[in-house]
Amino acid sequence: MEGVDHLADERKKAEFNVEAMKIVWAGSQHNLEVSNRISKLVADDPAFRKDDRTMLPRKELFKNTLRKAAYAWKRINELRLSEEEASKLRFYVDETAYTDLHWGMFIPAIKGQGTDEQQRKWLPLAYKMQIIGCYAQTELGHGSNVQGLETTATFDPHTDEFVIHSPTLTSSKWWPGGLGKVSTHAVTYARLIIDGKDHGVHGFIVQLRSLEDHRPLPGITVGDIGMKFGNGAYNTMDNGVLRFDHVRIPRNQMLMKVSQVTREGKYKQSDVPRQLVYGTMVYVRQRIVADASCYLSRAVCIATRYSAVRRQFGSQNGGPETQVIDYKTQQSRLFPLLASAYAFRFVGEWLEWLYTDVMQRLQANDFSTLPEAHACTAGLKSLTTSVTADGIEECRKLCGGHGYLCTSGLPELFAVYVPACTYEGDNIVLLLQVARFLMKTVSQIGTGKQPVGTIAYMGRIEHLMQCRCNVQRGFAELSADLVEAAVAHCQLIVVSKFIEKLQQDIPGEGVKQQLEALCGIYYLSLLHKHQGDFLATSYLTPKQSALANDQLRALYSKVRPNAIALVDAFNYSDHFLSSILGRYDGNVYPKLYEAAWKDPLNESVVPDGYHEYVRPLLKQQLHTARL
Ligand SMILES: CCCCCCCC/C=C\CCCCCCCC(=O)SCCNC(=O)CCNC(=O)[C@H](O)C(C)(C)COP(=O)(O)OP(=O)(O)OC[C@H]1O[C@@H](n2cnc3c(N)ncnc32)[C@H](O)[C@@H]1OP(=O)(O)O
Ligand SMILES: Cc1cc2nc3c(=O)[nH]c(=O)nc-3n(C[C@H](O)[C@H](O)[C@H](O)COP(=O)(O)OP(=O)(O)OC[C@H]3O[C@@H](n4cnc5c(N)ncnc54)[C@H](O)[C@@H]3O)c2cc1C
Repeated sequence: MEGVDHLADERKKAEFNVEAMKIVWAGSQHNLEVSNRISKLVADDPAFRKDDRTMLPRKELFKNTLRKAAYAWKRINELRLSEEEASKLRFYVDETAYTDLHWGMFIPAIKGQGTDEQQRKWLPLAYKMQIIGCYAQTELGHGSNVQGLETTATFDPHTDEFVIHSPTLTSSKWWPGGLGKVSTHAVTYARLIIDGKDHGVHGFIVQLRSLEDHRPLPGITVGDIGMKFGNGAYNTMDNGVLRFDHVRIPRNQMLMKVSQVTREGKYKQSDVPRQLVYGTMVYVRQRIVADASCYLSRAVCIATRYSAVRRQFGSQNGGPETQVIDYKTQQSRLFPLLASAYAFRFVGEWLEWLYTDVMQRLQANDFSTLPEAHACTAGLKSLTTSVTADGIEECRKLCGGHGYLCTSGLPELFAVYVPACTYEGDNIVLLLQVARFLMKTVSQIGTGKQPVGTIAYMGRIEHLMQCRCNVQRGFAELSADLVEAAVAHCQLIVVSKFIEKLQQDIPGEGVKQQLEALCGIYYLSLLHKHQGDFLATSYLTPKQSALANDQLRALYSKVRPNAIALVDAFNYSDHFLSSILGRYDGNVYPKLYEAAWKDPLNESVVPDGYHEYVRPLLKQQLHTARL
């Protein structure tokens, strides 16, 4: 019934202060306040309706996204929202759009790789959205291998310009979000050629479309690359294709913080690591980790609430059937994902600190922690997106048949999320970067260089160095094993950051105890999953392994009465979750039934096509039957 909380009994079981846990999840009282205010602003505004997305044809869907982005911008300015509030508003609008790349990559690229003068020129235009930018790096032929990019930027000393050109089909820019139909400018990555010498990949600001009539400028061929996975989902984004035919730009549109080209055509590489040209990717990878905890927690919230509502089997003498959340199999699939959502939240907080720390050090030309920052952002982006993508799919399965309905919110959540395993760096390619970092650390042990930070533990494998094995030779051969070692290294970071979080002062009755239980579930479920490795290396005895499994089951029982309260702490509105299975009030069946009749297919009792295609069959079968 309307207005009844079907999960009230579950909420009464909570053994901790949910309001306090909301602050832990939000990160601070301030963050919680802003989240509540902006989430309500979006949820209460019919302009941000999103329950129709999976039913719109692409052109309508896309135009609707443009409308929402423009309306959001209007509201941001009307209400004079801060950058923090504006970012929250885009988050709660929950629709991938060109604005993600304008705010999330184009502006950070200029801030990270542009000189002060270039920032003064371009950032005000971008902040006022008087230009709209994208990040055009990936090409049809190369995405992972950035050093393999083919687009060229050839310096012309006669005119003090770069000539941007797409020499081959495979050099066509391909995938950049916002490029297909909207962006007026791009930060474009191309090979810098001066006097026939190739200086490698650098970033350039290139205008793509007229600011008067939005038509592509001379020499520019640009369009959308077509439909992507799933209905609605990422098709609200215009991922584009772009070709340059000898497009000329002024020399001062090469991003020159990391390296410069003088008027005379002299190339100057500041004494900074060339990899700073990759800085925007590092920035986005650390944001994607926090974003993973948001997506995973949404799926877990839906699956947990529905698991408490759903009853199947187990009725005694006509009494109620068993809540599926009480089955140990359901708990063993669901609670590690609940624990992972919290774990990723906390490692995301730490990674943001690490990134900020590295950026401050760079200001002082201290590059000492750059390798660790690269390894951590690459590895944690890979780990958290893989677990989250698989976790959303597991949450769909945890909801049985109804999880497959669009009104569950899970199919679209999965379709929108899964490219995160690929964009901003294919997850295996990134893990290989971590593996390279680990092997380099191993090769330096014994030279007196003690590992610090997240690899400090490797200082204890001194014995390995007696073999003086040649790490380079075996890398390719053992890369699959090294990727597993990289995952284990990242898991160690996640677990250690969860434990460090628990060592902080965490207010609220029962809150720390719940987090301790979730932390236990996180590492014990990992131990369980990989117990073969621990047993094979004698890090665990069979008895210890059995004890760990017993403790894991005990923790499931400890979390069970708190499960609903633990997902309530994510503080997601029904609008944001956009899921009948995940409704706060648990009023699932009536709402599922109500929603079915709203499907356009039910606008007519007899479907279009009956008379042309079904009736003749029936007639024919009747005729055959008479024979
Ligand atoms: C945007 C919104 C943000 C919000 C997020 C939350 C919301 C999200 C929701 C909705 C928006 C959706 C947003 C979608 C966005 C998608 C956008 C894109 O996809 S943009 C394209 C991404 N492309 C890649 O990531 C290519 C991956 N490839 C690479 O990064 C490189 O090619 C790499 C690292 C694989 C190889 O680079 P090498 O060939 O230059 O380097 P090597 O030879 O392997 O290594 C040389 C040395 O450089 C170091 N190195 C490499 N990369 C480094 C780095 N980044 N920083 C520091 N050092 C690095 C290495 O550790 C190595 O060090 P030693 O020599 O061993 O000491
Ligand atoms: C939704 C979406 C949005 C995107 N947005 C943008 C954007 O805004 N801007 C932009 O520039 N790009 C964007 N991209 C492109 C994205 O960054 C690339 O697709 C990504 O970096 C992967 O590169 P790739 O496609 O070349 O994959 P590939 O590298 O071709 O991967 C194919 C397979 O090869 C394997 N592989 C590759 N190299 C190695 C190796 N050395 N060792 C072992 N295995 C290897 C991979 O693991 C994978 O299994 C987007 C992509 C998607 C899907």
